[in-house]
Parts: sequence; C-alpha cells; structure tokens
Amino acid sequence: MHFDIAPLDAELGRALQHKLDRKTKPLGSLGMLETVAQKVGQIQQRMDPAIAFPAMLIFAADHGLARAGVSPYPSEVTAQMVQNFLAGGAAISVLCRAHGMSLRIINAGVNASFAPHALLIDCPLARGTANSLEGPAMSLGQVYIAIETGAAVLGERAQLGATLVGLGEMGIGNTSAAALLMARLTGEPIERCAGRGTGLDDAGLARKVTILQQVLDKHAGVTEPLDVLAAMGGFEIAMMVGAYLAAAARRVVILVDGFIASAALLVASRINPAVLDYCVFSHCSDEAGHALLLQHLGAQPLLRLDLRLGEGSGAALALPLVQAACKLLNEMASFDEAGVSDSDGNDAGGKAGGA
Ligand SMILES: O=C(O)c1ccc[n+]([C@@H]2O[C@H](COP(=O)([O-])O)[C@@H](O)[C@H]2O)c1
Ligand SMILES: Cc1cc2nc[nH]c2cc1C
Repeated sequence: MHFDIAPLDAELGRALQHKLDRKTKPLGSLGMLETVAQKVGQIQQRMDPAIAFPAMLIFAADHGLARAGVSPYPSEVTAQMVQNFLAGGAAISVLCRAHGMSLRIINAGVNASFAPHALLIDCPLARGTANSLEGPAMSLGQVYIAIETGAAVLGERAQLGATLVGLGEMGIGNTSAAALLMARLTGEPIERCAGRGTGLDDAGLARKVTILQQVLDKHAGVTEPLDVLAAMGGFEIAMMVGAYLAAAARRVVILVDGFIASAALLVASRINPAVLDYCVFSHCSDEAGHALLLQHLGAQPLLRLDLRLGEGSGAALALPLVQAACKLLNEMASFDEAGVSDSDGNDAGGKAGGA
C-alpha cells in the first residue's frame, strides 16, 4: 500500500498567479477563486485547467457504536438512504443532476444486502463495524482491504476520464467515529470534536460525549493512524482514505465535503500529507467540530451554508465555483488584450481607443 503523491510545482503556481494578475480586475480581487484556479492548474499541470467528467462517490456503511445510542436515527436509515440514492430521490441525487456530476454509491459495509443496480458498487467488508466500546471497530486487515478498495474505485473513475471527484458518505453513527478519529489524531478533547450529528438535543449530546470518552479510554495508547482507524473508524471512512490518496496520486482534484469527509482526510493526511495539496475545501459544516478540524487541516472552506447533511452535498454545491474559477482564468481578457490600464498606469497600446 503505497501512494506516490507528487508535490505541486511552485514555479507553475507563480506562472498561473501572474496570468491571473494580468486579467482585467484589481489585483487579487477574485479572492479564493484565484487560489482555486491556481491549484487546479498546478494539479493538472496546465495553464488552462478545466474540469472534465466531475464524479461524486458516496461511501456508505453502518457502525456498531450506533447501538450505544449516539444518534437520534436508527441504523436502518443507512440502507434506506442507499436505496434513496439509487432511486434518485436524495439531496445529492438532485445536486448531481443539477450540476452534471456522475454519481456512484459504494456499499462499504451496510447492514443490508442490495439488488444489483447501475449506480451501486457493491463491495462490503462486513455488515457494519463492531462496537468500538467493546473492542476495535475492525481489524487491521479490513483497514488495508478498505483502503485498497477505495483506491480501486477512485482509479476506475479516473480511468473513465474524471478529473475532479467529490467524496461523500452515509452512515448512521459516523459523526461519532469521525469525532473519535479527530480527538485521537489531533489531541483535542472530545467535547471540542463531538457535535449533534443528525440532531441530538442537549441531553443526547452530553450522553454522546460520555460514550465517546469511554471509547477513547478503551483504546488508550492507540495512536498510529491505521491503528486508530481500525479501533474507532468505519468502513466508509477507511475506503474514503484510500480514495483520497489515490485521487492525489492520479492528479485528480478533490472536493472535500463536511465533518466526516474531513475526518477521513485527516487520517489520509497522516499517511501522506501531500494529499492536502490536491484538496479544495467546499464548506464549513454546522457540525460543532468541523471548524476546528478544518483549522487542523490548514483549510479555508469556500462556503458556509450551515449545512449538516453529509452525503457529498457541500462538495456538489461547490463544483460550479471550481468550474467558474477555471473559466475566469481561461476566458477573461488581460489588460493588454482589452486595452485597460493597469495599476502602474501602463495603458496597453490604445487598443480600446482611449486618448
Ligand atoms: O457532513 C457533515 O458535516 C455531517 C454532519 C452531520 C450529519 N451528517 C450525516 O449524518 C449521518 C451521521 O449522523 P449521526 O448523528 O448518525 O452520527 C451521516 O449519514 C452523515 O452523512 C453529516
Ligand atoms: C434521513 C437522513 C439522510 C441523510 N443523508 C446523510 N445522512 C443522513 C442521515 C439521515 C437521518
């Protein structure tokens, strides 16, 4: 399991910024869109980057820890939402249609079986993880298989021409797994990592925090990223780790979604920090720990819409911004081309006919 991720070319980055600086706008005035355009250019090693065949992958799995009562919804909802994704009725189904993204659902380990479907990639590791209150959620062997599987799924999309991927997830209880990974890998107290998830009330959140602290105590001393993932992670999260690393290794632009997606990226970044160069952070979720997690990742999210849905929704919503950033870089006139004077007062040779 090795992912060869090249660092981005700093010289190309400067050339792209120079191209942006010559566009007919005050210096830096397109803000984060300039950063995005520059990053996509560096990832694609092109002065005229473009997004072809954007793909959304939703990884779904169940969590043994959900039996402890850490979510207001029952685990059955995971399988029911997978069916909803396949039928085209979920929020992410609508957003993928609206934004021209292909969609595939990966059964990473849901506690149900599914009939074959054109949108379903059926490769479960088990019918849900074990309860991390009692022992490791999964074996180290399962972690390795999950990472390889996530990488293979990503590889297939890249081979079909995808140059950008959004990674989403579905799994009742997975805000707990994500909070546990965040707490152990960053050293933050669990109170700063755990949130209301799908909508716990104050008493429910207090109970969740108590249970998650018990899980952390059960796995005290586990600190290596893959061991932490085995002890307290989930099958969908482990597959996302492989998909992130494989996307970066293949120079595919990654749109990062919400809290769980960012926790999976945190694990991936502890395996190979260069993966972060290939990420565009779509949004800051309403889930309590997400803002702090983004800080740990050194991330500046594009949007703040108070979303707390998951399933790749924030990533799909940010896709048009990435496309717009590329088009601005490619299609805007420069000061020279438009005959507009720049900030040094250089007029561009009077093309526009100014006297
Ligand atoms: O992406 C987020 O920031 C996010 C925040 C809160 C909830 N979710 C979704 O809600 C589910 C997990 O919530 P919970 O309460 O069951 O742990 C899972 O299916 C996630 O996709 C997602
Ligand atoms: C209905 C529902 C839809 C979801 N989509 C992602 N997580 C979810 C959790 C629930 C409960």
